[in-house]
Amino acid sequence: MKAREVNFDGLVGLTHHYAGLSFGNEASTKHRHRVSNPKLAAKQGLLKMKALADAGFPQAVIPPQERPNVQVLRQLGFSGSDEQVVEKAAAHSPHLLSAVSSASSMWVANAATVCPSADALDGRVHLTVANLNNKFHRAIEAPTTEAVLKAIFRDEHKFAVHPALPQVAMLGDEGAANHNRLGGEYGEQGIQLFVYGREEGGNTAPGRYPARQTLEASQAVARLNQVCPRQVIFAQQNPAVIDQGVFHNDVIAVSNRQVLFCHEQAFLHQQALFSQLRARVPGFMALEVPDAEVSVSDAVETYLFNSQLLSREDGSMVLILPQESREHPGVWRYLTTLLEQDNPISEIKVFDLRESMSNGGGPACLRLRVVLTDDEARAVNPAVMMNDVLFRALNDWIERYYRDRLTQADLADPMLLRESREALDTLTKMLRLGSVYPFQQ
Ligand SMILES: NCCC[C@H](NC(=O)CCC(=O)O)C(=O)O
Repeated sequence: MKAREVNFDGLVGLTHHYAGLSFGNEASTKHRHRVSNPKLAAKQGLLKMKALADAGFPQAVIPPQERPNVQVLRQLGFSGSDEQVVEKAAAHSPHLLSAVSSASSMWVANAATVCPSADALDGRVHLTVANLNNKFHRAIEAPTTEAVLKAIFRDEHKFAVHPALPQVAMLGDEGAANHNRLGGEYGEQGIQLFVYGREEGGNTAPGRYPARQTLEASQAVARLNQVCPRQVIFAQQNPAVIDQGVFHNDVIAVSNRQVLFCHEQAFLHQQALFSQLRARVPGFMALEVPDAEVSVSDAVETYLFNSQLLSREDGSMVLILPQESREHPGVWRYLTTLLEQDNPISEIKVFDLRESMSNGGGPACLRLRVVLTDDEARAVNPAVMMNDVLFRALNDWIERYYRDRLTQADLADPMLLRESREALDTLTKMLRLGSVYPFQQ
């Protein structure tokens, strides 16, 4: 059946700030306590969505979450009015308040793992919410992610949204950032490549930085998503690159249809994996970047592989890159030759996503890919689809509610809590989501 890939991008939230919360993500550590600009961050993301929608790529938006997360602070024993809860948390631990205020839900590649209906045993589109167990500030995203996805993918005959796996390290799951789907047309059966960082009890794991995804989690997600077992491959990420800052597979690899674009050190036993893919994906093409041309550290710094690879109707592909890749002479030289070589990539588009990049989130982190048939696309909540009207409405909404400067100290401001809730209440009406946030219950 004919299907298209729809990119759902996360909208940056009002509390976007730099807290150094993600050990193993070098950008997060490096920019800790830098002053952020939430308004600029949200606009940078929105401009990417609009540009891709204008270029003919179906595009939708996923709203941010309620932050600070007062509900979680109450779970940790802070009490009183909502304002007092925030005030007490700020006095007790600014770091804790940062964690419950993180706008990290913007990186929706970590929201869920998606299985298109063509691959699912029951013929529905499946989405399993990621538990993001490795980081406290991210693990608290799961319940609202589930509510939001259910408000977008409502029709249970066509969509199944599964809650996150149990919150334990053995089942650490980071969603689509560790998942690739390879194949021919989007609507045909594809091969799903689940990439994990460690196996419980296994002896091949990184030593310096955490491996966030486990094999056990990937296997459970494949089961929940009802991926036809013949179409699944589990592969381990190279632990040596996790130790160099590749905290998700999408920092070192990106795939689209028959193409896998990755660094030569991305996977453990990489050549064996390629042989499997060659045998199972018709026309499989690996665009493997040698370390001599782009080092792992350059890849981490420029997010060359945290790109989006999008198909045009004629089969050619566009590579969507962050500004940092253009500014790096070696990486840009490599990209220039990539364009000249015999492969489907015929164009490069560059976006300024600096606010998100400074926390380790590039173009690919900001989007969740959902392959949908026309029929399924019609069943998606239409209010989240990007077009001129929604773009203008969101732009005005950001202009009205967002601050252009935020530090950790500002998170204690009770006005920020009020501004955020008022803004999100307006947004849920705009996107016709109903009541998805705890403060709306
Ligand atoms: N896919 C990109 C995810 C980036 C995200 N960064 C953060 O959460 C940084 C937040 C901070 O440090 O303020 C992470 O590491 O999970």
